[in-house]
This record gives sequence, C-alpha cells and structure tokens, in this order.
Amino acid sequence: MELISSWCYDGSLPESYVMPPEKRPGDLVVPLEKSIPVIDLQCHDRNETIRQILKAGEEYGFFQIINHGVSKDLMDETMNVAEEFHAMPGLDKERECSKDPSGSCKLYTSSYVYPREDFHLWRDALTHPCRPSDEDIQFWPEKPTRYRQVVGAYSVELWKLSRRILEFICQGLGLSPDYLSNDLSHVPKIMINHYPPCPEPSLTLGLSKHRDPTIITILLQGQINGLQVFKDGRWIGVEPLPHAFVVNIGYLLQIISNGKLVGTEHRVVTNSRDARTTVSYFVYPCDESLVGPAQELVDAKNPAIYKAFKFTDFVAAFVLKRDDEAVKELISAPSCN
Ligand SMILES: O=C(O)CCC(=O)C(=O)O
Ligand SMILES: [Fe+2]
Repeated sequence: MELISSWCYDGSLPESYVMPPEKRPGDLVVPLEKSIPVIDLQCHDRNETIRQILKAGEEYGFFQIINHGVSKDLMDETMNVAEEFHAMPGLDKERECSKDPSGSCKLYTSSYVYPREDFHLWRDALTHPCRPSDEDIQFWPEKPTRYRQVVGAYSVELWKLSRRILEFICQGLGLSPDYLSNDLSHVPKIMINHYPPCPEPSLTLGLSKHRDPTIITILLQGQINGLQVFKDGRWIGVEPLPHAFVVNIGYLLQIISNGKLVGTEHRVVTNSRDARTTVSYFVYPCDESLVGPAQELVDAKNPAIYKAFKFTDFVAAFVLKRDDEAVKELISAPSCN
C-alpha cells in the first residue's frame, strides 16, 4: 500500500484505479442543489428546528447546519492541521500513526480492505477514536505540532454538537431525548480524508457509493466540491457553505428509526485541479451494543422491518466482508427476508 500523496505520478491514472465502465462516476458536474436543507441551529423555536431536522432526515438523510456553536476559528484550525497532516512526507505520517500497538490510529489509502479491492479509490485517510476523555489522545499524531491540541478541542466541541443533534432527532422521532445518549453513540471517531488532484476524474472516485455504518456523521467539507448524494435515482452535489457542517443519517439510525429516517447513499468525485481534504466525525455504538428498531416506533401499523443485531456483527458483514446478502440476513426482520 502506498499513499497516493506519496507518489510522484507521471500524469496518468494507474490501471489499478481505473473503474469498470459501469462503476465510473458519469457526470462529474451535477447540479449543486439548494434543496439539501440548511438548518439554522440558533433558531429560537426548538420545535421548529426539530421539525426541520426530521423532515430533512426523512427526505434526504442529509442536511447542513449553520450557527451550530462551533467556532469558525476552531473549524479553520482543524482544517489547517488536517491539510498539514496529509502534506507531510509519507514516512512521517506512518510513524505518527503507529503509536498504538492495537492499531486504533490508522493511516491507509483507498479503503480498509485495500489488498482485496478490484480497483482502488483516489483517497488517503487517517482515522482514530476521539472520545472526549483523554484516553485516546496518547495514540494520536504529534505532528503537525498542534494536531493533538486542535483535534482535541475539536473533538470536545463535536461531542457536544453530536449530543444536541441526537437529542433533536430523538425528540422528533417521539423517543425520549436521551434514547441515543448511551452505548449506542459512545464511540466517536475522526476520519481525515484527503483526495489529491486526480489526473482522470472521470475514470475513478474518491469514495464509491456507500452508506455510513454510523448513527450519524458530521462532516467538515471545506470549500472544494466533491460530495454527492444519491436522491431519487440521480446524483446531487452538496454545496460547500462556509463554516457549515454537513450532517447525515447513518445506516444504523435508519434501522433504529425503523426506516423513518434514511441513511442515504453518497460518494465523492475527484477533480484534476484542487486537492480536497475533509474531516468526518463518525458517531458509532460500542462493539457489543445491540442495534435494532426502537420499540416505541413499532406497532401493528408499523411492524419492525429490521431485527436487532450486535454492532460488531454488522461491522463484520458490512465493512469487512462487504457482503450485501450477509447484511440483509443480519438486519432484516424475518417477514422482510
Ligand atoms: O469527504 C467527503 O466529502 C465525504 C466523506 C464520507 O462520505 C465518509 O467519510 O464516509
Ligand atoms: Fe460517508
């Protein structure tokens, strides 16, 4: 595995990145729709905010938030250290990401399963847990020098923001506001994605069409286009808005909400001019958590369409094996199989 950002490539796309024609991105420039809702969290009418979040979660599975309480300086600093990290020499990056013998801090290229891929994706990524307590920080990169300080502060703010959004969602669903404030959401992870300029954006992708195996994801996407959402059979672009966060409903929350909210598929296209760096904040359950439709949302009129499963089993089928049949088997209620 060699990081894309470490090569001196000769201007052409290596064969191993060329996707089969049916998987290629097609239209790179898609409408940058204003339709993905932008929600102002400073709105003083809490019920109105909840209504907007629920509607966006049902219709798009995606929304952007502004006036969310995370300072612009901290967002800018986080983006700066994220870019500085990926600009370091490859060996430095590898050294900075090998501090934990259990491998909690990972640097990789393309996806987790690089050796088994039919084709590779045009992205490098750094990921690590980022719980608000200090226990994870000892394994984080120490270079760039401000990494721990800035990403530490960012993790604290994103923890608070994620709690707020989860509370809104729970209330909107008619659940107790703290329904998700437990082991279902207690394992946040940061992922710093880097998509270098790509010689042939029409032949490859930064990230293939996927759903996030999360409860929710909160994304800092910077100023460069690239994120697209699959809605009603077509791709729509998520417009970069200064200092907004993009929030999406994860596949697990789709299941917990018994299909009321949607964990919409999305992808990342590359471009030949600008490098793009993004910071994902993934809200995950603990490994042993049981995930399934909330009982409060299931009745004779709304029978469960999913059954409960252990989060680790989901990771094995969905992330590691990428086996659609195994996922279906694991999550579908017996009558839906
Ligand atoms: O980089 C982006 O715009 C999206 C990243 C993403 O979808 C992910 O990390 O799951
Ligand atoms: Fe994603």
